[in-house]
Amino acid sequence: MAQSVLLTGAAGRVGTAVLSDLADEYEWRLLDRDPPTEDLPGEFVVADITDEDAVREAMAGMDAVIHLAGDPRKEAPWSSVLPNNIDGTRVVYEAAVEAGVDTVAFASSNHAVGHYETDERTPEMYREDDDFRLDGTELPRPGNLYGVSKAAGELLGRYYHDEHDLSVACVRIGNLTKGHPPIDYERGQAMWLSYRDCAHLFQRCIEADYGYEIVYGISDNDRKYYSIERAREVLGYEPQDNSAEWNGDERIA
Ligand SMILES: NC(=O)C1=CN([C@@H]2O[C@H](COP(=O)(O)OP(=O)(O)OC[C@H]3O[C@@H](n4cnc5c(N)ncnc54)[C@H](O)[C@@H]3O)[C@@H](O)[C@H]2O)C=CC1
Ligand SMILES: O=C1O[C@H](COP(=O)(O)O)[C@@H](O)[C@H](O)[C@H]1O
Repeated sequence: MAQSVLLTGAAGRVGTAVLSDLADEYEWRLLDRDPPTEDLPGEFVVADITDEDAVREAMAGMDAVIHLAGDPRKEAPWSSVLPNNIDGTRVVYEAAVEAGVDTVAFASSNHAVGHYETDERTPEMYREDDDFRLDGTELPRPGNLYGVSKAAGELLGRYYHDEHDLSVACVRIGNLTKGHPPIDYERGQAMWLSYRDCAHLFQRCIEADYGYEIVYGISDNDRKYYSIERAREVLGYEPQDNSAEWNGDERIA
């Protein structure tokens, strides 16, 4: 069971979702290249994940890592995703292995599989009565260079698992939106991830026993084209939210 956790990208949106429910659950070491603008739990390390020495130092004594730091923009250029998302992720895995960390949960993205959303399948696949599902066993089909960088992060995890026995969970996060699902956006509603389901899923990633996994990070939405069965079975993910329970910003169920 994890006690001390390194959270990279802690100052961002996903980091905020994770800490909003799990602040008191672990001994946190938070890392971000931007200093925090509010009071956060644990120790805060201001560092860039491409700085091998700084990441090695931050990793010392940790049981688990939730690795979120990176450029999250779907239009991010290669000049940014190469250092921040690919090389930075390699540095994190490498330091985790060196420090004897058990588990790394990696923030991958729906954009690693964006090109499954073909003209023939859309918009029907975003709707409740469509049974098309991606389940994490399919090959990546990135929709942009950002998606390529996330697929590369998954592949690096595969290598560090096979070569060094690191447990790695790659979470293909859908659309994290605070409070309510995205409004007037069918695709976003199909892959909505609520803040509390996000925190719970990452907690399951650092608590469950597994080798290497790719799972989808969405709430239990009636509309969905990502299966959450693997996350349920292997990680014990039990999401509480469903975008169908909302009409705009009003909860209706
Ligand atoms: N928000 C979402 O719906 C989704 C997010 N993701 C992934 O989740 C992760 C977090 O995303 P968000 O919180 O939304 O983004 P964000 O931009 O709010 O947070 C990312 C954090 O990482 C930090 N960071 C970026 N590059 C860094 C580096 N080289 N060294 C140290 N810190 C660095 C930034 O300062 C920022 O605080 C990203 O890897 C993103 O690709 C994936 C799918 C959906
Ligand atoms: O990977 C990410 O995906 C989400 C959702 O994608 P979108 O195409 O619906 O915008 C995006 O909001 C987030 O910034 C990105 O990191």
